[in-house]
Amino acid sequence: MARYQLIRVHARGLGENCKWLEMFEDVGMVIFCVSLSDYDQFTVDGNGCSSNKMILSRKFFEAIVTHPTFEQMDFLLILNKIDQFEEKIEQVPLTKCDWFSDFHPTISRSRPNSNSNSINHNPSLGQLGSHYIAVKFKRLYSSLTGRKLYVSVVKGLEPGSVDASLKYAKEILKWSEERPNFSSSEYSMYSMDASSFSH
Ligand SMILES: Nc1nc2c(ncn2[C@@H]2O[C@H](COP(=O)(O)OP(=O)(O)OP(=O)(O)O)[C@@H](O)[C@H]2O)c(=O)[nH]1
Repeated sequence: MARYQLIRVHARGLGENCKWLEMFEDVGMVIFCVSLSDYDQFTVDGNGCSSNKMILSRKFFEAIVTHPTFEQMDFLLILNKIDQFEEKIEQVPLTKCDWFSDFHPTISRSRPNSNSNSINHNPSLGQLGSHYIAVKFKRLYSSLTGRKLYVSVVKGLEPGSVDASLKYAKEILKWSEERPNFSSSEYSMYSMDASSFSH
């Protein structure tokens, strides 16, 4: 039976003498959670320095995925708060975050709905934006590890959405148990597609 344990950590805890990471030696997978609606949020540190929260999440993500403790481990990125994001992106451009400065989608005049679960040929701005962010993280992860990042878009206040994401995590664990031991170069042939999303 899968066992979940939520441990809240802070990027500052990843300093050189970080001992607590050794606690994670029997972990099967890392679930890394990022709030989609953080792209226009800023936080001020003790020195009065203001930083974009999405950029801080990216830095933390980079530190975790390249940490030796998590080498060869599967990562599932949860992009949370899709509901807030879908509303926000209609008002606040995604380019507000420097990392997303090349987001210039072509939007059809007839956008039928903004439901993130719907599959249609006229995706909403929210769908385009969340997909774009997922691909940003996937490319970053692939460039750092040569591996494939799994992504799940979630509405954290809906238990069903969280359950679906955890179910996806279980499936990934199952695949990785069944996966033959490819060398990393062979495996990377399968790594760059942007298709492994769970919605
Ligand atoms: N609308 C919406 N609210 C959410 C979602 N997930 C969490 N929240 C709410 O967001 C608020 C803050 O939650 P978190 O972002 O998890 O908390 P946090 O990490 O302490 O927040 P910060 O450190 O300030 O970013 C709480 O009131 C949650 O109920 C979501 O998917 N959609």
